[in-house]
Amino acid sequence: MNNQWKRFINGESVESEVTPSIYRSWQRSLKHQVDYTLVSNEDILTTSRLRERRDAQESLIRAGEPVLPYIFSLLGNSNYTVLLGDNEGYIIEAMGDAPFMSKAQKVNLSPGASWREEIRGTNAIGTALRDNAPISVCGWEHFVHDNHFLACWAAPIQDSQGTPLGVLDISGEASQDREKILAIAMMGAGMIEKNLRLFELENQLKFYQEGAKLASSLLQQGFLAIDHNGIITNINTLGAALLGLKQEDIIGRHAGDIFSSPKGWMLGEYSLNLRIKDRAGKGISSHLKRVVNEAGQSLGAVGTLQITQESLSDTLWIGHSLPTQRTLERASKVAATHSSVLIHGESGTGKEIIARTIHQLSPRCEGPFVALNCASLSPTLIESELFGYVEGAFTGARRGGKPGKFELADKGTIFLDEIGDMPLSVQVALLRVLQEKEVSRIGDTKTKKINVRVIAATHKDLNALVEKEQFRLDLYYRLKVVTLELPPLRERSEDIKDLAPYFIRKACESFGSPVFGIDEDVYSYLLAHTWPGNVRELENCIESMIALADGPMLTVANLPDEYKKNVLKSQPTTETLLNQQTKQTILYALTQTRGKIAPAAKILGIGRNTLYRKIKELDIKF
Ligand SMILES: Nc1ncnc2c1ncn2[C@@H]1O[C@H](COP(=O)(O)OP(=O)(O)OP(=O)(O)O)[C@@H](O)[C@H]1O
Repeated sequence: MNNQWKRFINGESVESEVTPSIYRSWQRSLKHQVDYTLVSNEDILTTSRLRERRDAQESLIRAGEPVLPYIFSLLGNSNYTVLLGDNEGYIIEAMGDAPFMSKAQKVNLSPGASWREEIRGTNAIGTALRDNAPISVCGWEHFVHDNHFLACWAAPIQDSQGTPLGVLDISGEASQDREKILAIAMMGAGMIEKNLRLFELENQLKFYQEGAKLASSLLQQGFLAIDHNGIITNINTLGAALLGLKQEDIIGRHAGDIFSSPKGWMLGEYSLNLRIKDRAGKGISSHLKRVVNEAGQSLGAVGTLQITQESLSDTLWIGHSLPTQRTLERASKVAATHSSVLIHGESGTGKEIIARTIHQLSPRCEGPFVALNCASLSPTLIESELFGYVEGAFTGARRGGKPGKFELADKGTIFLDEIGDMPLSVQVALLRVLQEKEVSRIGDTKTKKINVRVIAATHKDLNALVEKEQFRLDLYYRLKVVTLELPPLRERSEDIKDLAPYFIRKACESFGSPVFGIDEDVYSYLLAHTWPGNVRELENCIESMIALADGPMLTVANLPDEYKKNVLKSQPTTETLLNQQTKQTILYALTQTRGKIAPAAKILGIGRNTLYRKIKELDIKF
């Protein structure tokens, strides 16, 4: 019944019979002299003007893009059109049922037309915008008679301050379920509002990120940001320079791929001091602070990178060869556990260094690292060193007694070097301490609980010692929960190019002399040597070269004769030189691909089978 509308037009009072918002809108429509008999053709944009308007409302359209089809699908996809209007009531987007849309077009309910209340009288789009509130305008509630076939529901789309940015309208044939459809329109408007806020946040984030980038580039320190997956999201130029890499080669990579430290540290606790080394052994430390959200979940970490002053005296592992990388990877995995570790390797391969590395990378890193060489001491001395004694325990015992290494290593790590040389009597006592997790000093009746991780090392074959009953089987099993094999230097000669410059720096630092350079020719001798004394021998060799040096460079002339003689005696044939070169190249490719054959073959430009054959022929271990 459109009686109320007719009576209103005829000047009768119908206020109590019509929804207040509709009545107020009718009155405004009269005031604006809207012609209720005619569909107005006013304020309809040309195609190019509509394009301009849509361009200006790009984010509103983008925010509505997924919402309009969703709302349309909720309506059962028929006899409706879903419209998006801007803040001046211009329809800028429409989707709907084709027959209904062509009917709607006849009254200009289509893109390009403005449905401001001042022009088209009471209607859902214009009145929702005017009142900044959701509204349904059905049938005769429209001010213009020709619009009476329509039923429309609209809700304003507001910014966070409540200012209308646009309007979402659903129009269909009159006589529909009014409340339900108004709720759908309101939900659609809400979804668009959420999308708009998201865009705003994205823009803000971009703005902050650019600001952070600029600020970090101005910092006098290296700056590093890592997300919760361990991916490096930002590093400033200084930070990249400290690592000897370009920013673009770092950002986007996993931190574990860039730093020689183990991957584990990235995934767990971020607030730690990280020590890493570059190829020349320069120490770089990083303090990373974890960033968490309100729920306490980790978002990542940010921190600084700087060269550490104490770098050389506090050295971790030097060397980048593939066997070394393998060893370090295993060491870092072991570090995260509390298991006992047994390190096996020839003398001078760096067993103590790797033990220290495990300690430093472990959760016990803040605790002490206490080392004891079991080979150099008599049985009684080892016992008193390990377990300590009380005053008067034996003749010559110190006044006040002395704590043993186990006590000193509490909450940390004890490193028992040359464990194969430990006398059987001490082995029994050691086993007891490991089982009971408590020590008593010699001459004492009291015991003390201790929390110590044991890392033992030997160059001997403990299995053979067990067979000869020189080593206790039960102790052997207790120690070798995890074993780590340190390859001799001749099997990782690539490390020489990392170690030699490091030892030069170390020696020059202790001599207080300027740092020497090293002639490339020297390496062909160093690489050909078999290094029975391993890294320790290399260090000694470098020290004697420095002592003999007479210029700023270490040259072949400074090499001790034994190294020259050895090399000269077994002057490599062209074939061995070629093989060595090939071996190095293959090892290099395998290092790049972390031991993966197919990609390494690709780098080398050879087939996979050829690479397998070469690895076998040249006895390449990786
Ligand atoms: N990868 C390395 N990086 C830096 N220095 C190393 C490395 N490996 C060994 N060294 C140095 O070589 C020397 C020997 O190392 P270490 O004492 O750890 O060897 P080891 O295997 O325990 O020897 P031994 O069995 O004779 O006790 C030390 O001066 C150590 O600093």
